[in-house]
Amino acid sequence: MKTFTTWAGAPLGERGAVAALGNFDGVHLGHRTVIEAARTEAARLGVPLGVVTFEPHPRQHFAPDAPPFRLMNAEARVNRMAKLGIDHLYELPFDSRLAGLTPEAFAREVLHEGLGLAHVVVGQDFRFGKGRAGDVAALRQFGDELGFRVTAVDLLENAHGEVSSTAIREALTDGRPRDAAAMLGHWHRIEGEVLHGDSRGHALGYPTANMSIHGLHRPRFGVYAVRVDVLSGPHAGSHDGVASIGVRPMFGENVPNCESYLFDFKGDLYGTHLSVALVEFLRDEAKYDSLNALVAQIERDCARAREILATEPPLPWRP
Ligand SMILES: Cc1cc2nc3c(=O)[nH]c(=O)nc-3n(C[C@H](O)[C@H](O)[C@H](O)COP(=O)(O)O)c2cc1C
Ligand SMILES: Nc1ncnc2c1ncn2[C@@H]1O[C@H](COP(=O)(O)OP(=O)(O)O)[C@@H](O)[C@H]1O
Repeated sequence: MKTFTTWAGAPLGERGAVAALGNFDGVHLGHRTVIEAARTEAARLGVPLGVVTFEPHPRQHFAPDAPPFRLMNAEARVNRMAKLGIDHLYELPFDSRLAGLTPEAFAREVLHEGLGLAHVVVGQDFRFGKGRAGDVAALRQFGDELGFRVTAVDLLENAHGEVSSTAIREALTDGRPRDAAAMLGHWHRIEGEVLHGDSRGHALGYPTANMSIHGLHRPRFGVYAVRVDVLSGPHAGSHDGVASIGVRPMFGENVPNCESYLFDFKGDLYGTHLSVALVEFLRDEAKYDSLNALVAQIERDCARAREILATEPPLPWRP
């Protein structure tokens, strides 16, 4: 996969791709139908398969102080796109210049002159350009004028309605990771580097690999049964475990994070990359009367998580 971080003039040999267009936060099943439609078209034409996306997410640009909402960070999205076999990832900087382009200017300067796309695939509800003024009909019209084709894919629905990043966020806020997974087509994952914490875990008998959730949508705070993939280093592999996501009320006000205890594992994980898949919500985080009471509760959490994970079939996607 080749990543482009500017839309100013893709080189001649790299023009002519078919690209799916959108933010693709979470890369859920609806996003996948858009990407698969682009794949079919790219194969038919024998040209590269592209994805055009934005970094930061446009909502972060317009409302930088709004609560964190992203289902995945930029790095996790890049990794997912590589897994999906995307040839060209256009990760366009969403700044005031891009935000200020009219729909016509976006189609002409970015899609046509800049990236030289042959064909663009979007979802039916796609909006673009300054003030979100452009819709699918406008995109088709510009495509006709400029010489690129447009496919608009119907929005994917499940039993509860449209599959959307918003519905996935709601499921996670409620502590329903299985509902989120049904829309994602894979477990919701928190990905990142293992950071140093306060070294309490070892003392409690439950060392935890700590990860930041800064900038990410906050799932319901509490304890989860998890599948953890260690992505780098000598311990690379898959482990069952429990994770505590939240502010650790036992230990006073803390910056929220994600701490995972891996079953039947001993070793140093600092600096390695983890992907923590949320399988089932077990309980809210709480303040106990004593550390002994917390440890007893953690023991029960582990027993329940082991039971749940023992019968859990893997979902299709692994990192
Ligand atoms: C399964 C599990 C459940 C936990 N539940 C709570 C909890 O209910 N309340 C809380 O304050 N901390 C909870 N913790 C977090 C521990 O307090 C945390 O692991 C400990 O503070 C270690 O911190 P450190 O990694 O920074 O050393 C839990 C941890 C685990 C592994
Ligand atoms: N079973 C395990 N699960 C998670 N981390 C483990 C495990 N065994 C050893 N570790 C290591 O211990 C570290 C966590 O220890 P802990 O005492 O909680 O300290 P801190 O919170 O300061 O990192 C992890 O980052 C990892 O390197």
